[in-house]
Amino acid sequence: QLNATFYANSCPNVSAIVRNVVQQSLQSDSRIGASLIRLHFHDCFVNGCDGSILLDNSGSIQSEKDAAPNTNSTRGFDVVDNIKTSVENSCPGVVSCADILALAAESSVSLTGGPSWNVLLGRRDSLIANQSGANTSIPSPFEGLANITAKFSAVGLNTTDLVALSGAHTFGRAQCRTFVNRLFNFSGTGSPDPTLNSSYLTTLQQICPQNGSGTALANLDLTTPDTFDNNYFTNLQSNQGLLQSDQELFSTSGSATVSIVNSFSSNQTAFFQNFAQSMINMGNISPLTGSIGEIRLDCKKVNGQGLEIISMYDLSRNKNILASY
Ligand code: HEM
Ligand SMILES: [Ca+2]
Ligand SMILES: [Ca+2]
Repeated sequence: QLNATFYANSCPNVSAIVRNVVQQSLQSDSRIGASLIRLHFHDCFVNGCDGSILLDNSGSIQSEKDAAPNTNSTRGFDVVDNIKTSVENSCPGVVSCADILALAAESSVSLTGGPSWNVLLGRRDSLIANQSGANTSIPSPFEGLANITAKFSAVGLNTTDLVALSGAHTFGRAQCRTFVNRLFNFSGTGSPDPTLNSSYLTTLQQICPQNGSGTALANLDLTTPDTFDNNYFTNLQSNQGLLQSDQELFSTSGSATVSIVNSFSSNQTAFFQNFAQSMINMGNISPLTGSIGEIRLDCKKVNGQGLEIISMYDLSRNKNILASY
């Protein structure tokens, strides 16, 4: 239902406009590409790719930004707003925020060394957010391969998609609180996770001391932290995956994920091809199309919220008042 030429007449340069803003942002923040693709992932897993993650609290909307996987973690919302402003300047009222996230994800990958692909477009923006859905549907790094596989399957993504898309951890950062459970007392054993390379363990223990704040950052890919390549998979083969959920893809014996990790590690082209296809698959999760939803003017709020000022008669005070809604 989505298609690559959706804006061919209404906004022919939209891809280049998005790409330019992402490129500018990367110059001052080498992490921003990683942050932007993660927003698309966290959007698509909750009510589909409908821009729901971008809505702020207001009225009946309980923002997904306050859900556990997102709070004090997701970033890049300001850059999404900059992209939206730039797109609105050329094509007012035409391009959805959900499509902007999909385009920004592709730019983020292709500008940092990864593959490019034709982004399918035509998504519309939600009128609601689903905070509780964000708490339950987005995978946690602690929950184990079987549960994570089930969460991917719940949105129509298979094991190859899981391994390929996990390869997005080839760039970006994670806070100590998301992996410190592996460093000192793993699962109550009193010892670190045995699937952690010992010198990598020492490095991570220095970044994340016991009883530290938990917000210090480590690179998800220790070898090429800002480059989109297949080193993530090579790292897993040497027990240098950062998150428990990363390392389990390779260290769960008998799992179908192991041979996929091995093939992506030995063949970057195969990884790139599968990654692009899996991004298209993820981008196809339950989009709003046709006349459902809307094209938001401001990605942070539903149209008509806090924008209009009306005059109305206040019965109790016997006069006209101005009200905004
Ligand atoms: C397979 C299940 C996944 C789990 C359990 C997971 C978990 C996490 C966690 C815990 C972080 C660190 C957050 C923080 O410390 O604030 C993170 C970061 C990140 N994730 Fe995932 N993730 C998964 C899949 C994905 C997918 C499918 C993508 C994209 C296609 C993705 C892209 C990223 C990126 C790029 C970052 C770094 C963001 C930044 O630096 O701002 N992840 N992920
Ligand atoms: Ca969504
Ligand atoms: Ca890398």
